[in-house]
Amino acid sequence: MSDQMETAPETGPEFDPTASSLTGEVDPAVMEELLGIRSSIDNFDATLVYLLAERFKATQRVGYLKARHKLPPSDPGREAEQIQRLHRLAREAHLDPVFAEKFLNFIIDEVIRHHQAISESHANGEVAAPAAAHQSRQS
Ligand SMILES: C=C(O[C@@H]1C=C(C(=O)O)C=C[C@H]1O)C(=O)O
Repeated sequence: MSDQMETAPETGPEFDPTASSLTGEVDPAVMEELLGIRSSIDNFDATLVYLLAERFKATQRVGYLKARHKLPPSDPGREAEQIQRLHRLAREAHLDPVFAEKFLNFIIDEVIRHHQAISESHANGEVAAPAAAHQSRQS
């Protein structure tokens, strides 16, 4: 993932929100109720994708900043604090804190991989840090 590349949205087969292996197997009224709930799930999934994309844009900027200043890709002290906060938030939201921790760690591991790659490319003189968003808009 790179915030240097602005790619056009993928054009693929149209999403069919009614696709199901249950079609024809279930009472039509039950199917209708199921599809109604699934339409909310589809909205949540779309939101998650956009949220994750924005989070990765921010972490990529951190990666370039760290590479420029020769800082390590990971920051265990920060992560410990994030996990502790996430546990509290998850409990408040009635979300399983163990799941919340696994999910955050999964994302952070990917971020750290990106930071390592940015750091290596930077050390080899391969990449210039992208300009900050407000700078690139002015050019
Ligand atoms: C984004 C950073 O780099 C790493 C990734 C983190 C994250 O995805 O939240 C947190 C700490 C670091 O291990 C950071 O240092 O802020």
